[in-house]
Amino acid sequence: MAIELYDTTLRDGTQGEHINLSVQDKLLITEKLDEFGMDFIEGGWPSSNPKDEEFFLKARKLTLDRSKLCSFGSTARLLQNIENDPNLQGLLHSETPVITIFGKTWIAHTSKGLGISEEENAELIYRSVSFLHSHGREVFFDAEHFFDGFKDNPLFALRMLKAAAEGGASRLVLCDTNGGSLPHEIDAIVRRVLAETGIPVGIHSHNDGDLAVANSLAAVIAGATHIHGTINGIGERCGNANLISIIANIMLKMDRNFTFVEHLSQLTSLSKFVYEILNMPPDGKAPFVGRSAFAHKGGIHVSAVMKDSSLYEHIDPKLVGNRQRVLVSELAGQSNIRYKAQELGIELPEKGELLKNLVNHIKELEHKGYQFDGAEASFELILHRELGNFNPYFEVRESKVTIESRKGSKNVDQAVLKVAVGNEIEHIAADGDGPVNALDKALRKALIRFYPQIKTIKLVDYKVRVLEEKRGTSAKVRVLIETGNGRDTWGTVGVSTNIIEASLQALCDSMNYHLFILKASIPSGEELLQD
Ligand SMILES: CC(=O)SCCNC(=O)CCNC(=O)[C@H](O)C(C)(C)COP(=O)(O)OP(=O)(O)OC[C@H]1O[C@@H](n2cnc3c(N)ncnc32)[C@H](O)[C@@H]1OP(=O)(O)O
Ligand SMILES: CC(=O)C(=O)O
Repeated sequence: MAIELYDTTLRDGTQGEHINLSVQDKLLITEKLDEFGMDFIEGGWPSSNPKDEEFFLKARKLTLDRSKLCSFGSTARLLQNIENDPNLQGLLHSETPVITIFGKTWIAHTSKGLGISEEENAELIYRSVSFLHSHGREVFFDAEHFFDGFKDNPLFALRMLKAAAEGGASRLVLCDTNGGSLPHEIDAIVRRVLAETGIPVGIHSHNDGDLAVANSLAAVIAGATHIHGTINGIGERCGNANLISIIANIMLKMDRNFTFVEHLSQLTSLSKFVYEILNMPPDGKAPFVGRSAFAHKGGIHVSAVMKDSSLYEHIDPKLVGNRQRVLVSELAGQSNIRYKAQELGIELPEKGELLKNLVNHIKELEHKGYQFDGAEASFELILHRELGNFNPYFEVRESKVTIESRKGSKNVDQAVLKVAVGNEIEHIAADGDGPVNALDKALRKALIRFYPQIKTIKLVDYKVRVLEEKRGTSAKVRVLIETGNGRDTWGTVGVSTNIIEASLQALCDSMNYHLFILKASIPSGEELLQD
């Protein structure tokens, strides 16, 4: 039997700290989730805020091919006022085919939170569900705090579920609202509920014990056929169950199917899409879809995956739209270097001194603070230099940067460089907006006569990282520069205790790389005279 996917990114997901989605964001995510193949998309709580009301109004114009839109809310506030309850009315006005309402199934919440008796709570649930159902809507019942409630008083918890079922609920969704349950508890309780009710059971887990995904899978193993969660696990406190991991585990490891999702190659892009809309950096360590999920650093690992990827990878990354990566660091062996070289289309000898020297050279540089993840152009130059394919196109013989700041007048930052190209020496000064800009301008001014090709490139990104924080202002810094030519970008690195020196190294690598890729030739004396 296919398992139903119920996405609550737009409702419970937005209850997470720092998460905020506009109406337009919610509409975009809804379309993406439909395209991916969710069965149900919970859009929000219509009567709780104007944004969600507007969302449901605008969502009526969306054409969803697969997903059914759901609105969410609580049971009525007062037993005496079911028909006119503003929350239930708001749910009906949202005009969604499915309505999900949550009710109390832990006795402490009924007595302390709502201040009503067991009898009254059962009636509140029954009458709220049947009211919505009588208006032709499919109603799902979220049994809030079900697992804690069941552990405390199983008869009470089961009675509330039965009230929802009698009212016409077509799914009983068991919520681990406080997120503290363990998989074996979920397993036993789901089995008991299935034995006592004849209605499909769902699971809604929170991640407070870091077990939301495991608990969702335990529920499925016990017989649940409907799973709630959010993309990337965003949500209240520590988040909701991460649907990305749940979907991948169920399809690839448990050999179970969903209604619409046929293959998982869109999983990584779905995760990135939601991060992008949330304006949040993607979690590199996220299982299945993170940038590091299949990144190998240890030399032993790389040596093995080059023979057979499955030796250190639990699945083929392509299945989820991700890719294998190999990192170069002080933990690298010859295999890492060979892998990276292959990736860059560079042929290295199988074994031998050259490879050993390269590994040692890289390890020394890493020890000094260099890092080549994000600075692959610098790494490529090292390989080509070692192989004898590359000689720097120029050499900065001297550099001086001055920063002049006077109260009441504009700062003047100036760089003076002595640059050698072949036998020629250029002595150049340039002003800039800040010392790095002055340096960049001076370098270009010095080189442009010899290499007009550098006109087309520009700095895209500039990052500084302090390497030995404890040393305060005398610490080493690593500068990572990204340069682009409008079509491609490339990263270079520099390290020094002097931020200007580190920036100059990264800038020089960047220009050298551009010239190297263009196969520019170092001008001869005659060519220079013709100029
Ligand atoms: C487990 C979950 O994630 S449930 C979803 C939680 N999400 C949210 O709360 C986000 C949206 N919520 C809101 O915008 C607001 O809380 C509203 C509009 C729903 C209510 O706002 P207010 O009327 O100001 O009430 P407030 O938020 O202070 O308290 C919630 C009220 O709901 C009542 N309530 C809680 N659960 C239920 C329930 N299942 N059925 C009926 N009433 C309930 C509480 O007893 C409390 O009532 P009281 O004020 O009479 O004590
Ligand atoms: C309903 C819900 O979001 C919860 O119980 O966690």
